[in-house]
Amino acid sequence: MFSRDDSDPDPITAAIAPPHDESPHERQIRLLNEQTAKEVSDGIDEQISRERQQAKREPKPVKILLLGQSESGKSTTLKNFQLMVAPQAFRAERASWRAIIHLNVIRSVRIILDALARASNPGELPPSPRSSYSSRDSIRPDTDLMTLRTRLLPLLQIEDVLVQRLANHGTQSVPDGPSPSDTSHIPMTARRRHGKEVAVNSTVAWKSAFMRKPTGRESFDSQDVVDWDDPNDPGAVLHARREEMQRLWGHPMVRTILASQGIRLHESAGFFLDDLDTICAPRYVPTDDHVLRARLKTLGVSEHRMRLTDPQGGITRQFHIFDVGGQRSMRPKWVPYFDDVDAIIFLAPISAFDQALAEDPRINRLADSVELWTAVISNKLLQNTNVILFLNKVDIMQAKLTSGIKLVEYCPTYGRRPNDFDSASRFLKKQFSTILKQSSPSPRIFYCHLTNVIDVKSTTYVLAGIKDQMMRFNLKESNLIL
Ligand SMILES: Nc1nc2c(ncn2[C@@H]2O[C@H](COP(=O)(O)OP(=O)(O)OP(=O)(O)O)[C@@H](O)[C@H]2O)c(=O)[nH]1
Ligand SMILES: [Mg+2]
Repeated sequence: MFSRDDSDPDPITAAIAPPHDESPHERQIRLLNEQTAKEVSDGIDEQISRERQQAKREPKPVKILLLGQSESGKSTTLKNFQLMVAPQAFRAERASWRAIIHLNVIRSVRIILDALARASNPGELPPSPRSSYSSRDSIRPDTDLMTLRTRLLPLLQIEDVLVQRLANHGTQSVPDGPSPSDTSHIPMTARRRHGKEVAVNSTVAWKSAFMRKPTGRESFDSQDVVDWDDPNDPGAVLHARREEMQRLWGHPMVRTILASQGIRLHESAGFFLDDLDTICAPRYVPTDDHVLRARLKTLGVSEHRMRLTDPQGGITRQFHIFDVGGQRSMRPKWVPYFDDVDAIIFLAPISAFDQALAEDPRINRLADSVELWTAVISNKLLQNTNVILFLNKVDIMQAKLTSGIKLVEYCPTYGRRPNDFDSASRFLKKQFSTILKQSSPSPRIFYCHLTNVIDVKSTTYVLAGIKDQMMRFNLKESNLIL
């Protein structure tokens, strides 16, 4: 056993003690160094203490939930927030969105090729649920069109390559149609015929699948975001097939066949066939507008954190924005996020008044939005939460009404009102507002915007207004947003 005399210094004290033979000059230098070190250390302590105090003073993050049915525009609204807050980070992700746009283009081509196959062999597949199409009305594609079809079929292989690449990074192919069951046992061509839409699992960093590896020469030049040396990049194939795709889309018989099967590609999510010149050009990089129009379905719930500053730059607050998957099977996943939420942006795509849900063709999409709105508004967990309604896709709504599609045919209570946008939007606004008055557990203010969230300018204006008000007020106490 060791024993230690108490008069001996302990090993640490001994280690830091000045040397016995220290000269007066060395002592002066040592004391000066100790003094400097102490000042640095005190400075750090003060900084930590200041930051702790500031963290205590800073209000808790503002929590916003984006809700609405599938394809209502939730992820697009999130993209607008990201573009508003951090445009450079948003633009750095264009390479990933370029791949999604390629997928969107090929998906549109596939829809046309499938429609041609149905038209050439009317008995083969059941009619589209959204049309009154029957084999008796079918228009048979001519030889020229069927040759074009054959020449474009290999394009569909790119879809599989892209989907596979995304699948390795957390995306899934989910069927568009009513049967959500596993389709992996169905042969590939049949799976294509059944239709599938690529969906992103929100918890996974799928964007890294297409991000360029850092080169050390980072810049914000639009060309720098894409890995042009990637041998699997589908840009070259799309470029080579551009004219054939244009001929297909421009073919009058294609329009007639699509119309006869109730398919309105123009209005569908991720429609880019009018932009083939740009998208299939060599070294194409998407614009902000293209990124907003790109369609990638969301699975699950994803949280996005951003720091927002008021217009004067005085106040900064942390915002946590939650984007959810909107299809029916996803909705039970929303509930855990209802706790302690400051505001909900609820998106109802009013242009969908004449459409059925992809996941259940028996249900009208506008009726589904109304039902969902009623459920959100009457939910007790959300009774203190401010709800802001976006009656979205007004651009498509306007085009539909102008083209002669009658709201009253899908919504008999619309009655004899004029079939124009002003009248229709006023009517729908009133419907949603009445539900709010009748179903809300406690009185609420009705905040409603007519939106087209692929239009950056008008959407930024609306979102900036929401942001500014939320920064200024403690929403829970003041109950003020706009
Ligand atoms: N024309 C037009 N297109 C829109 C509008 N809002 C969204 N879109 C497009 O509609 C598609 C669907 O939008 P998303 O934001 O992906 O829909 P979502 O609500 O996130 O859908 P899920 O993820 O399936 O729940 C995308 O291609 C968007 O670009 C709009 O106001 N007008
Ligand atoms: Mg989404």
